[in-house]
Amino acid sequence: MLRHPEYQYLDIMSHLLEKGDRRMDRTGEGTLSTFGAMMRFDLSDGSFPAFTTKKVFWKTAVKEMLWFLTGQTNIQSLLKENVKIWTDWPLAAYRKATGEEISQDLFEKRVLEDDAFAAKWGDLGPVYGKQWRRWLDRNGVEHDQIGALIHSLKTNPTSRRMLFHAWNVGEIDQMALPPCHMTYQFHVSGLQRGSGRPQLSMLVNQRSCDIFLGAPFNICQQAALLAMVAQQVQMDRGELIWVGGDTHLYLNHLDQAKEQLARKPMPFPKLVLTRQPDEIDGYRIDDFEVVGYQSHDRIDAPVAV
Ligand SMILES: Nc1nc(=O)c2c([nH]1)NC[C@@H]1CN(c3ccc(C(=O)N[C@@H](CCC(=O)O)C(=O)O)cc3)CN21
Ligand SMILES: O=c1ccn([C@H]2C[C@H](O)[C@@H](COP(=O)(O)O)O2)c(=O)[nH]1
Repeated sequence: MLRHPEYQYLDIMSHLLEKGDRRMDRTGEGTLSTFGAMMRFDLSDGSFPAFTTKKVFWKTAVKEMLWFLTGQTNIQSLLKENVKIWTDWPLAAYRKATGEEISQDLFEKRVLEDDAFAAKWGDLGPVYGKQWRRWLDRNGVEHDQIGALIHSLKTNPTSRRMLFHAWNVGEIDQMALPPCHMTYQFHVSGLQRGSGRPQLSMLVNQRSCDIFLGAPFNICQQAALLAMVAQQVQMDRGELIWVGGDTHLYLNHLDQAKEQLARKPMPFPKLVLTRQPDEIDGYRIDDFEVVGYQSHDRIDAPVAV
């Protein structure tokens, strides 16, 4: 019997617990860290790698991906979708600038209800969405990297230059957080097979990975992206390959990680796209049907800001 692919994730987690380099980090929490990790998921049978050893809020993760794809960078549109995972950063900036000890709930309410407040305090700067859809070059020209990628997949699918990148060096200091998942590179196989559709694979390079909170989100949103792009260019889903740079377990997640490692994975669910929008940024969360997702209970953990 083949080992369940989720063990690639659990193995990284147990490696961190046993052999991770204990160190201080930017957030002050401290981590156990390793450098260079890989996971590969074969998605050709429709599998959706929402991990099963804890409940993953895959809709939240996919909504974040849809937000990236539309090029938005303000948390107001995320909050409208009830996604609160990015609030901590603008909230910390607001508290620091004003000295006001506003609660998260109240801050979110103001961002939602007051567009001027949202414009001033809810924007994360030129993060993922901006770089993916409107990378500004030195001549003031904006580049739609996602549009270019789809064009290349349709017209020149053997290209080795099919990628988009978020690490825009000149704008990093304006971002709430520099990009963690940086490059997305695409590869098409089976073009000369004669019958059947070609297979699209995607390799993600993530420079920094919070293994307990970040990775489960990142993996399922990346699988969703691969499915969307494949649908747009009429290809089958191939492999999702994930490569991590500094891959770490925060020291305040150790008990949670041990609890998760004691659990046995269940079969992955399947992802069905119920509609084919005309454009890559036309997807809505209701277009994602995840069939047969079974998991162990959720495990709560604090996010390091
Ligand atoms: N330290 C850190 N880890 C991250 O994973 C991370 C950042 N910072 N900063 C930017 C984004 C925000 N991300 C986050 C933030 C919070 C959760 C989180 O709290 N997840 C919980 C609850 C999710 C929910 O209720 O919808 C979880 O159990 O997965 C996940 C990803 C991923 N990224
Ligand atoms: O999609 C994401 C976004 C962020 N993370 C994690 C990785 C790190 O723990 C922090 C970012 O801190 P840096 O000091 O900028 O590396 O957020 C993630 O895992 N996935």
